[in-house]
Amino acid sequence: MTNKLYDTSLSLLTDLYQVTMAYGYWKSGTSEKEAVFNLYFRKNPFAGGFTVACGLTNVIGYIDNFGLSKKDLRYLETLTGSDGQPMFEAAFIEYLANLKLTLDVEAIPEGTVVFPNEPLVRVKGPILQCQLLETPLLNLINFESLIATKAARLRLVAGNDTLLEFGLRRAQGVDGGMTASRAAYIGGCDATSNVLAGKLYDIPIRGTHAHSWVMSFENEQTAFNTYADVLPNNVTLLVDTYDTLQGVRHAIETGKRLREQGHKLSGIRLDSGDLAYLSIEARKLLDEAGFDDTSIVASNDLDETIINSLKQQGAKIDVWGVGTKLVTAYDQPALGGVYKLAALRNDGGNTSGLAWDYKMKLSEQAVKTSTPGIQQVRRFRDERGFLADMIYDQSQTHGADENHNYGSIDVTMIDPLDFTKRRRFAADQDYEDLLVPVFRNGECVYDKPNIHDIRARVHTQLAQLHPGVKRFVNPHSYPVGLERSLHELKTELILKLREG
Ligand SMILES: Nc1ncnc2c1ncn2[C@@H]1O[C@H](COP(=O)(O)OP(=O)(O)OP(=O)(O)O)[C@@H](O)[C@H]1O
Ligand SMILES: O=P(O)(O)OC[C@H]1O[C@H](OP(=O)(O)OP(=O)(O)O)[C@H](O)[C@@H]1O
Ligand SMILES: O=C(O)c1cccnc1
Repeated sequence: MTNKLYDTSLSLLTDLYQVTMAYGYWKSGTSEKEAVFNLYFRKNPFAGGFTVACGLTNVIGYIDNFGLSKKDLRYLETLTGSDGQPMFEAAFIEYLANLKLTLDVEAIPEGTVVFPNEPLVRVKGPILQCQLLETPLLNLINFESLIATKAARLRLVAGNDTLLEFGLRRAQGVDGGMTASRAAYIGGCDATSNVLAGKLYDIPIRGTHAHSWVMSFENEQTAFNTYADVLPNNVTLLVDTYDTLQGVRHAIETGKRLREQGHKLSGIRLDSGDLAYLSIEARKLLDEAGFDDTSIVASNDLDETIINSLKQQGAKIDVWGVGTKLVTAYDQPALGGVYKLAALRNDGGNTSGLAWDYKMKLSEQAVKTSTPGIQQVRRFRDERGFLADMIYDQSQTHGADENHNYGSIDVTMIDPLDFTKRRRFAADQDYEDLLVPVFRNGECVYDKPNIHDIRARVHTQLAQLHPGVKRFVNPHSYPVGLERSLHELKTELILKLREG
């Protein structure tokens, strides 16, 4: 991994069945067969209308650092089957010891808004290698995309207010906390309270103080004055330990002392009670005392719904501190991303004459039926923003040129869940193909953007989305369809598989 948080190889961070399948491919002589897998999710989280792609930087770190250590190999040697015999032959362990990833990987850049069924990552190469990556890739992309999406939703309601991530203490473990801080910043938070995330990821860090500070002094006024004396350039005082409005008055007294010393009272923090009423009253007290540049920070189990409500109530809050409900994605604890085989290289076993043998998983539920093909996503747009996304198969041109420009042919995309819903785009409609090359033959070819540019991308991407797609209640479904010939390929394959 890039952050060196764990001083250990993460190459065994996978499910056992990936290793047993890898063994199976190796043993049956198919390990080098060229495969294509797509990573995608089926439903936007939080009943929302969009998702923010996140986690690619850590995927790159994982792949770049892939390699089983001696200890990993020794551990695999100790595994036994139900008969007590070693699970894997020594020659397979030797094969793993020398395994270098030679994959081609394409991905949608972090910070891009994405939608159900779109491949966020596409992995091509020896099937054994593709298989080993299934679990870590899902682990890395699912959680970060979930948290970045949650943060983006918070940003949508917070508008231009400052948004702080305070979640480390309630996060799901060390990595849950670290990863959430990164993704929350990308999604739209301005800073985190997590100091290690600040150091490792170059995220701004911010903080106030806890109730214990106030409780450890004889009285609140002394606590505030002492804090201001030791940190005069970073004074945000938590005012609700005993009586919130009395606390504001004490903070004002400390603010006056700070002014005399040439400093300022940056803020006060409210952490309980009716945040609308208390912030309005606190604002009045601060303004009357001439502290109209002192900001009001609020925290206490906030989420996008409460922030929205507080804003509607006219709350005078400038800074929102959000912890538990952000970093644990409280109302939806997982994004259901999946990784599915979509094609195998036709090496003569298939008489179709096509380069690839297309693969898909059938399901009684149409949404769970996977899509075959070497998929790319084409996002059509105009000067007002994004119009629709079309998933197409890059392995066949269907009348288009080698860059999949459709020349004079209009492009038709078909809703995969309702074939009668079609959209046509003129051949000269402006577009962007979303998946970009990340690895070629195991070498990273991607110029990784820094975290601040990724965060800025979320902002500009969301600005391109119609407000209806961004609303929280029954959002409008952003159109995502299959290019006509991919739809035909899929239908043909479904019919063949059902007959079979
Ligand atoms: N005006 C408001 N409108 C909507 N929700 C609010 C408002 N004020 C506070 N909340 C939210 O209500 C929830 C609970 O607040 P409540 O006042 O019941 O407990 P509390 O203030 O945490 O109590 P305690 O004093 O024990 O800390 C929190 O999630 C808080 O963000
Ligand atoms: O509420 P969250 O969104 O998770 O934000 C983090 C919370 O952590 C701190 O509380 P603390 O751990 O002192 O406990 P408390 O909830 O009793 O205030 C802080 O005062 C916030 O309330
Ligand atoms: O700095 C703060 O105010 C803070 C940090 C972590 C959790 N709650 C609040």
